[in-house]
Amino acid sequence: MVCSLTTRLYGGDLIKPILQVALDLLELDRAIQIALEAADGGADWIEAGTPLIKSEGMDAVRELKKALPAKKIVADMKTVDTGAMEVEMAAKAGANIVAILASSDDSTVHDALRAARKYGVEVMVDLLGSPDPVTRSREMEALGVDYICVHVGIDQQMMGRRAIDFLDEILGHVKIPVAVAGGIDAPSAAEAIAAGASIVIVGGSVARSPDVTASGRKIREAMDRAHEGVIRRERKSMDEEMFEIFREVSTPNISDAMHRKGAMRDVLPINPGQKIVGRAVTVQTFEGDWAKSVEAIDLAGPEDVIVIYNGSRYVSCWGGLATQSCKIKGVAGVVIDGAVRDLDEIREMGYPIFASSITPMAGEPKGMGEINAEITCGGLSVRPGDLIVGDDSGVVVIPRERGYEIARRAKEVEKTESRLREEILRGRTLSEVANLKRWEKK
Ligand SMILES: O=C(CO)[C@H](O)[C@H](O)COP(=O)(O)O
Repeated sequence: MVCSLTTRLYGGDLIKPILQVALDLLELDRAIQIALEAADGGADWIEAGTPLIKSEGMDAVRELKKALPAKKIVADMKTVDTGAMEVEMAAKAGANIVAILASSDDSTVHDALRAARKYGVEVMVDLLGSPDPVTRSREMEALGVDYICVHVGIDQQMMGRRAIDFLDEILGHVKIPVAVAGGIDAPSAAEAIAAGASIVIVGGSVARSPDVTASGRKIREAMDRAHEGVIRRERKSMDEEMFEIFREVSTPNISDAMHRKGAMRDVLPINPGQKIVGRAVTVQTFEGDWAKSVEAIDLAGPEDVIVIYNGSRYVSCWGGLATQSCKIKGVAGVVIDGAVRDLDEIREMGYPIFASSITPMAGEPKGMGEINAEITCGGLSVRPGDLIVGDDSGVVVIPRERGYEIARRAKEVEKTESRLREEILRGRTLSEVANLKRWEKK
């Protein structure tokens, strides 16, 4: 679909679309630095994100206002009760706009608006989690709120939801300016403006980028060029997206995303420098028997990883000929809780194998065990179809029903690390950047 339109009428003025950068961090000093860089990149409004407010209180708003007095400061309070009290405290700290939740009771919205009028601030209502966003946005407009925010929260994004998908629905129903938030990057910012949004709220794509100014500028430019016409991108399937992300992120990113779990014990790359991503074809076999391991090659394809429990560190269930056969079939890789042999051949083939030991001695093809039943490998339970990712740090197993979610969360871990790495390169130590002492469990 080709759309055009970059400007919206509100308050009687023709305005340029607004870029709001959300600071969803825990540390105020880092947030201020990122806000300054975002302002250089073209951010019009700066948002004290909810995590920042929870971590630093109203000082987050105070200090952002002090650092950037000419910018509008948005306090993302996500208020659901005591509307007046929360609007008053944010306004007195220097906020120009206070964000409350549309799912709050009307009494909360009314009182938030009374306080907003008294203290000269505006109210943005966030549709996050609203069961009927169209009706609620109409009701909010009737109550007199200043902005509606179409928002898919960070956890919802991890399940595949996108704000852009229900933006159109809301735009047709309200006349007040509509903001859009939730995983927005440069292409989706342009799509949102072309569809008719007035405000684009961007968090991670800017605030967790190593070059905040350049990322902000890229989004700003995409928004400003949206009137030239925007082709709405076809969405990839969730499986495609998931595989693409797993190929980009590392196994430590994935394990962090799984709350620091999911890694196999004592199963390591025997041919370092190779990465595997695929769905498990599981093999249960027994010490001295390699028949089922090899038979599994006939069932596996390019998006599969053969995962074998053999259990013996002293008799191989895999070697050079099996590897050759796998390679020709295009199977993504092999993971063995057990031993492997013919390392020289495997290295020459450049084929990814992860195993727990190496020995020249092979067993016999006896045919015990089974293929595609649940197994234990590297101390973890692996079911057919679970996602397997291996790299030089080891092998992780992602339960099949959480594959997409964990891929998205691992990508967020990677983004956060890329910003932290940048701050370390600028001269701070890791414990300073992570503020370790402050966050030790008390
Ligand atoms: O309010 C928020 C989460 O509740 C975020 O600030 C908002 O979703 C924007 O961040 P991102 O672009 O990373 O999704």
